[in-house]
Parts: sequence; C-alpha cells; structure tokens
Amino acid sequence: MTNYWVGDLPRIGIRPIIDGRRRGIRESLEEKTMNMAKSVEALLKEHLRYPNGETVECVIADTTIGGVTEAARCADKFAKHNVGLTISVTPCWAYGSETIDMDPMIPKAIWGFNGTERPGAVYLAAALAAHNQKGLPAFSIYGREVQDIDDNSIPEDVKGKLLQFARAGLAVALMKGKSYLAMGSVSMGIAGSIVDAPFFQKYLGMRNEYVDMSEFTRRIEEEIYDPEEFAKALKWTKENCTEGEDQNKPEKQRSRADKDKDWETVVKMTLIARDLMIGNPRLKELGFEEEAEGHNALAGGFQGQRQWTDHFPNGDFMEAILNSSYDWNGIRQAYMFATENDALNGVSMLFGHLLTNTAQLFADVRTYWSPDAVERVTGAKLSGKAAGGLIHLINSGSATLDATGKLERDGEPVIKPFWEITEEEAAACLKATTWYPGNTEYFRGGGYSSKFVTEAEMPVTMCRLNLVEGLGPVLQIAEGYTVKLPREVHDVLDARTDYTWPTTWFAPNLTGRGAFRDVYSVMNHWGANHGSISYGHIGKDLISLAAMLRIPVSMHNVKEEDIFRPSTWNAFGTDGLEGADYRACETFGPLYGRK
Ligand SMILES: C[C@H](O)[C@@H](O)[C@@H](O)C(=O)CO
Ligand SMILES: [Mn+2]
Repeated sequence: MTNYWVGDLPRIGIRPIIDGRRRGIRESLEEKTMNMAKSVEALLKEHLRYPNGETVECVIADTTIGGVTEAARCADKFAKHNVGLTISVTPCWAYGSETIDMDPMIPKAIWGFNGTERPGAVYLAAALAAHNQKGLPAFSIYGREVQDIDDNSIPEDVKGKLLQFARAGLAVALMKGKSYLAMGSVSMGIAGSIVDAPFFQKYLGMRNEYVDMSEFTRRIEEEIYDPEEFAKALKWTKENCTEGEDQNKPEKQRSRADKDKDWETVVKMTLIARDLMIGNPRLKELGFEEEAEGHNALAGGFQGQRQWTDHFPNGDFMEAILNSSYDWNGIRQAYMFATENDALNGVSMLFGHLLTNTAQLFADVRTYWSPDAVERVTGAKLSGKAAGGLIHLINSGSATLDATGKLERDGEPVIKPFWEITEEEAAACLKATTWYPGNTEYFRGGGYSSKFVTEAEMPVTMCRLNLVEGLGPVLQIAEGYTVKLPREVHDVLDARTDYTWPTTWFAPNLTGRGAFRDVYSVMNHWGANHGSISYGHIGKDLISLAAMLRIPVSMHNVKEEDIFRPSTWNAFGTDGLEGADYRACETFGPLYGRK
C-alpha cells in the first residue's frame, strides 16, 4: 500500500571536482578525487534511508569535473536521474565558477579536503565565494584536522556534516511536487487550518489539494472502499482496540447500537482518508478508476470540528491510526495527518518525519505546570528533568500510538522507523491505548478518542511552523524530554483535563536565556495552539532544513556548534546568529519563487 511516490525517489548527486590541467596535475588527482566521491556514496548509503525504508540512492558524475563542459554533462546526467541535492567533493584546487552546481533549486554542499599537498580548502573558499556572489547558497564542509593526501577516510566531523546536509536536503527533495490534502476547511477558526497555498508552493514546492468532508459521506454511502479490507480492518479493530468505559454523563451517552455503528464508521473513515491521500489500486478493480488515483499527498489534515463532528463520529481513530506505524495491514510507514486540518502543524510533522523516518506526535500545547502549581494540587515535588516544571501536551485525536513509550532500542524507550518495529512492540502500543467513547459535549456525533500516557523519558524535539504577515513563515524549535511522572501525580493532573485524550508530559531543555529562560517562557513563546513532537534531538537538522527553504528560525535551544547553514549566512553578520538568519532568508526569498 505505498503509492506515495509517483516516479523515482530523489537521488543524491555527487560531483568530484578536479584541477582541469592535463599533462601532470589532473592525472595525478583523478583517482584520489573519484575515491572521495565513492567514499561519500558509501557513507550516505550506510546511514541514510528513504522514509519507505529503502537505502538512499546516489549518482556520481561519469567523470571528474575539471571545467564547464564536464559540469554541464554532470548536470545533464543528474537531471535524468532525478537528483534532488548535490555534494561536490575535491582534494585540490579547481576552478570555482566553472565547476559549481548552478541549479538554484537544488540544495548543495561542498566538501573541500583538508590537506596541504593540494589545496582542497582553497577551492572550497573560491567556489563558495562564487556561490555567494551568484546567490546560490551552499553548505561548506571542511574537516578540522589535516589529512594526508593518501588518506581516503572521512573524518568524524566531516561525516557529521555530510549526513546533516544530506538528511535536510533529502527532506527538501522528497517534498517537492507532492501535495498537502486538506479534507475539509478551517476548524474552529484555527489559523493553521487556513491553508496557505502560496506558502506551500513557494517554500516547499508542494501543491494544495482540497476535498470537502462530504466526500467521506459519499464514499461511505456509495461504498467506495475495499469491502474486504473493511471487514479485515473492523475485525482487527475489535481485537486490538479496547473500548473504554463511557465517561459521558448518563443522559449524554450514545446507545450501544450507535456506538457499534460508530466503530464501523470510524474504520471506514480511516480507509477513505488513506485512499484520498495516496490512492488505492483496489478501487480501480472495483470500478472506481478516478478514486483509485488519490491526491499524491505526502501529508494531509481533517477539519473534523465542527460541522463533521457535530453530526458524525469524530476523526480521532482515523487520525491516531494513520499517524501510527501499524494497522490491520501490519507494520508500515506512518502517514502525516493533522487534526483540525492544522496544515502548519502538518508541515511541522512532515519536516520531522522526513528527517527521522519516524511517526510524529501531534498535540495541543495545553498547560504550563509550574513546580509550585504541581505541588499545590498533588502535594508532590517535581524532580529530575521535570524539576523546572512541565508542559502538558494533549489533544483529542491524532497523537501517534508510537509515542506510548512501548517501542524500544537496546532496552531504552524510543520512537523508531517502522522497519525496526516488531509485531510485539506494535501490539504493546495498542495495548497501552484505550479508546473511550468521545466526549459528546464536544463531539455530538460520537466516535472514539485514544487515551494513553507517554510512560517513558525520551529525548524529543517539539517544533512548529507559523505564518506571520509581513514576515512569512518562521519555525520554532524546542528540544527536551518526555517525562514519566509517578502514576499518582499524573492521575491528579490528568483528572483535571479531558480525561479521554492522550497525554505527553514535556520538559524542554533550558538555557537560562530568552525563550529558554524557564519552562514558562517556552510555553509563553509558543506561536500557536499546536506543536509537532519528533523523537530525538533533531533541532540541528530542522535548522539546516529551514535554511535550505529560507525559513528563519525564531527560537531554538540547539548548541551553537551544531548549527549548520549555507556559508553565505556568515556574510549577514555574526553577532547574534538569529538576526543573520532572518536577513539571509529575507534576501534569498523562498526556494521556489518570490515572496
Ligand atoms: C475538543 C476541543 O475542541 C479541542 O479539539 C480543542 O481543545 C483543540 O484541540 C484546539 O486545538
Ligand atoms: Mn487541537
């Protein structure tokens, strides 16, 4: 069931750059230069996979590039092989503007060998100057320690930069040409669900597709889904999704017959939303050729509230299952599915997914709990990672079940790519989740809300893309940890909120300054009601990705030495890297068009 990709997956192009002088110089460098390219390919293939689990593919230019004609041949080959980002490598001096990659839409990096027999770093500086002068930002990679010319190894610091650049560049390339599918429109006036087509088009190279929620009704009533899959899905759901005790007041509870019907509807909604996003060849066999095509969507969102949920079952089951890495068809790639059609949170999830290949947690950024407030209502003192207070992440709906804390690597709780997840782990995530009949005061049409608590301390990064008139898109990033509270403390705090929704306790890493002065400040600086949470400390990758797309980062708590942006950012000032980021993004404008 992966019709995500129309055409080939984007490849990484590797460009071996050489001094073009024949009769001695070039000949002496051919082998070394090609070996650098091959070692970069081996590194990338060892460490990087596409979100569907396949190993990344690289393309190396047919010859080393010593001049403009060879650069053009390389560009031609790369165009034919769907290259989406390029890395130029060189051990020596070569001719800057004659050899660089001139495609303005392709993220680019140059690794200049730090040797002294031949001056790779001098080429790097000259080529970067040419890039800067021509408005073609490029990432500079220069090892800290001098290597001998016959040393074909890649130093650790260079490896780190090559991989950081490649992860971010692949994310850029993977988004290009795909769609965000809005199912419904604006939910409860949430600005993030006012889908902004110019942003998607100019900054991400993506299309916007829109379907009315009445399409779900049509497909349910006209049975435009695979009936065999529906039967299998309903059976699986009954066996794997435990229904919780109805928490509604007796007079607000739906009848058993209604609730049974709701299970059928929410399972059908899940099939339909997926088919709308990526298509389904089975529909063609059933006579629905047009519906079988889907919308080529890499991310989507469902308005739900209010018109739909005032009458039909809510979208929580559909959202939670699609955002998780398993369903009745087994273990599979998670979909990026935004509740309340908050497309800006959907894009934040997409960034995290493309950088890590993992499921992403969608949540309301609901409450700042200070240590004093927690002590007042529970009598308990917060400690450890939570000592400075907590942010309560909770939303009805789309939280991925992968965030239950039941996935493991080397005995530690994690969120990991689907190909590492075992059947037992998927079952444990499902077991940790209870599906309560939806709160019928919010959701008059019923449905089921997933309830779990993230019972693990895991490194995570919360991010959020916001649109600001006059400025454009800005990204905010907060690295921190999920916190496992003692059960009795959690229970008291949880009982004060929407009991039937999933909870994650988040403690951001503090720096003592600005937005990260304390936990309260992080909450107070958050730019919208939602955040997207990714496993791991991926702030540095998000920063590189944002720079490639020319999206400035308004707040982050990433170590200065991990910040890696195109080298031309240095020319925009070095006192306060944030200001330089804003000026550079403003100057270059969106990757795919004018602001
Ligand atoms: C049920 C409520 O309307 C929630 O959906 C609401 O708290 C939100 O999630 C707002 O983002
Ligand atoms: Mn919400």
